Amino acid sequence: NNQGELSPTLKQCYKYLKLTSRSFAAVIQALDGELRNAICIFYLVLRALDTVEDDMTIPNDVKIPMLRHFHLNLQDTHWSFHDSKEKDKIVLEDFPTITAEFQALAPVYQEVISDICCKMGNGMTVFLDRGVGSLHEWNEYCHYVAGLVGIGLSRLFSASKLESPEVGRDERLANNMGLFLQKTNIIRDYLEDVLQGREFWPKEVWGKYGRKLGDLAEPDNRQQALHCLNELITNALELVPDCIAYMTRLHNQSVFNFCAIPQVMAIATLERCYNNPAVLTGVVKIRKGEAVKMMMGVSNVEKVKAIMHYFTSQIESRIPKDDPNAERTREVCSKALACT
Ligand SMILES: O=C(O)CO[C@@H](C(=O)O)[C@@H](OCCCCCc1ccc2ccccc2c1)C(=O)NCCCCCc1ccc2ccccc2c1
Ligand SMILES: [Mg+2]
Ligand SMILES: [Mg+2]
Repeated sequence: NNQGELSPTLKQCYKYLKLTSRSFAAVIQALDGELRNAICIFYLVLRALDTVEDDMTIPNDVKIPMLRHFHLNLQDTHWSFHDSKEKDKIVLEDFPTITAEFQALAPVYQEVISDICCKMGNGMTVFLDRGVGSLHEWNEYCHYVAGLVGIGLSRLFSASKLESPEVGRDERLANNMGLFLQKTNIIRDYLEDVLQGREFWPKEVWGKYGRKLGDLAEPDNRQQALHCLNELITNALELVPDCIAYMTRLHNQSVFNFCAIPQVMAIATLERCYNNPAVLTGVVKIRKGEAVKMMMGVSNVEKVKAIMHYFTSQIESRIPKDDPNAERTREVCSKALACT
């Protein structure tokens, strides 16, 4: 598509997309037909909502109503917010540009985006001032911030007719596509989040390895911290069969690439993080060159299975003998390998 045909506001939206997302901008811009603009706007609306959630300088008495009513801003072409300190604050300051293009979408796409925005905003308020407790709560939080994205995306795919109605109906698989990505992000971002006073690692797990989540960053607790990290990675790997089942149903090449590339980046990230002390002391990112090589090789589900197989067996091959979850991790790896 040449940018020449786009309206000034739509052009501006793609600028914001590229500005606020390294990992999704390219795969969204490559989407076919009506999905490209619909998913670009879907991304920007939810990134604006997430920017409110992430901004710890907004007091809760302001933040809670803002999150709960955020979806109503889509009906108000003048609403904007100028008091954010976050890196992506531009999408809040120029929200009218996003709203203008939201209202230009076909009604069926507007309904999906507005519904998911409402549910995500309300869900975010549940966890605002407390860390994540049980594994059930970990799944609940990730459902609100990422599972709902997968559910909304699947409805958009089916509504565009580029994918079957089944894709939009099966909420469990769509939800787990999002959980796999969000759990990987939470596992990887341990130190960054802990330094900002945000606790996304579930206490039901880390509570077995330390008194406080921040204790796991201490060199003395290194062994315990690695066992905790490995247990969370094992929990995320349980989602691999559902993610493969979801991608097996896709028929449109641009939709497949859009779904497959974040998934292979996530499994590669989990493998880099497994039993890796760097997660507790810094940030573990996969090198750009590695990422590009992987992106080139995910044109069909057999190639995605091969990449999932490779990284899962890499993890299985280095499960520490003394890891308390060694047996469980071996089970989860072989279940994932059976689907790849
Ligand atoms: O602030 C940051 O930079 C990171 O924020 C994280 C956080 O605050 O936890 C966190 O914010 C979550 C709340 C806002 C969700 C924003 C989003 C992300 C990707 C999209 C892709 C397409 C369309 C809409 C999308 C919306 C975040 O960005 N996590 C990245 C993982 C979330 C992935 C969402 C997702 C779910 C299912 C998918 C299925 C297929 C393809 C892409 C998918 C993408
Ligand atoms: Mg965020
Ligand atoms: Mg957030």
